[in-house]
Amino acid sequence: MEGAGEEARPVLLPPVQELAGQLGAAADVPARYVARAGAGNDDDRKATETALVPAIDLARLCQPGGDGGAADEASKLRLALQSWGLFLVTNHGMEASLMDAMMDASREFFRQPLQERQKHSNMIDGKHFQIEGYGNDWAPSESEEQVLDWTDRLYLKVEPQEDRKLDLWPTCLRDVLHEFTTGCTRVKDCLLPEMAKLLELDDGYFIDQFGGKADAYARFSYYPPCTRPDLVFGLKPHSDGTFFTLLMVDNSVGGLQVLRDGVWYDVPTRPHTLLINLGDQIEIMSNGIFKSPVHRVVTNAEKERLSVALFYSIDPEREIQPADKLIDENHPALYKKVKIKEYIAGLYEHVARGEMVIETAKI
Ligand SMILES: O=C(O)CCC(=O)C(=O)O
Ligand SMILES: [Fe+2]
Repeated sequence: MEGAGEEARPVLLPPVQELAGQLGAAADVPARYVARAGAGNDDDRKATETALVPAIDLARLCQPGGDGGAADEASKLRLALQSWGLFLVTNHGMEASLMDAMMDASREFFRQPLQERQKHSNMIDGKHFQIEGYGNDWAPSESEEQVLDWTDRLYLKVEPQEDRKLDLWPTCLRDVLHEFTTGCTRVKDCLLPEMAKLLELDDGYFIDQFGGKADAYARFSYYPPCTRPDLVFGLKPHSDGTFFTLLMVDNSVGGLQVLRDGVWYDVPTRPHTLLINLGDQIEIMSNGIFKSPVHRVVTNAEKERLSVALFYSIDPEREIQPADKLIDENHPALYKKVKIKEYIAGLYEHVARGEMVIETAKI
């Protein structure tokens, strides 16, 4: 970070999309995008195995009365939450046509000329960074220290609805994003009681923890092809600072990988399923029983890739800690109390430095 009293100066960077377009096949990738060796980043980005993450049938899991296979789905879900921290969701109630429309609309946005995309910029007057909008992630200074990701993104707050900054929402995706968010929030609302039950907490435990001012952000990520996928990251290794993240990934181009026991695995894609990725908030509240997995995105030499993520978080003004019921003399608290707002602020700084913010919450 910058010296005391000096505000971190954001940097206006060209979109990676334009950079990728200018690079010839033989050109060097700019140094700021090349991950340094030695920090666990010096592999060739190739995973040899695919993660066997289970697919959970949401309608079966959440059916009233809990018979007809709900117990089978719940036990699959428990295993997924304790091991990968990832699972696929089928039968989630969202129309395939809505999911396709969301993907098409985000593709349409990134295909627009730069001038159009920049009408939604995350840099106010080219100087001040705001979280929402189109552009790169926060790059706090000109320092060469921070390795940049090979991605551009559009980041929008979708909940609470009254906080939406609709002027930042491109018209091509405005209506469909509203529908898509409604579908994802329904999935979230079905899952929260099921996850609480798996920990033998009250059904409403996580719903109460979320609070009335919980927020959700949508992130549309565009990963241009890169001539040297072995040198860069679409997204550096990180865990999400959320409660959980709902992801819709490109059906045809993989790239998401998850770390387990020191080994990187490819995360499978399946048309019209959602992928749910647990975040640090549920790891803390479950006292580490559920895992917030470290994951990364690798790039592709030929193909662009798109993903749409919905980040669900507890009310930023609240504090979280491991649930009382999960703590006793044999199971001491493994995490400190953290204020969501401060945790998320710390997340941006840690990600910029290539570090994991969850380490700061561990006792
Ligand atoms: O693009 C993806 O598949 C994953 C995105 C992701 O991990 C994130 O935005 O936090
Ligand atoms: Fe992530």
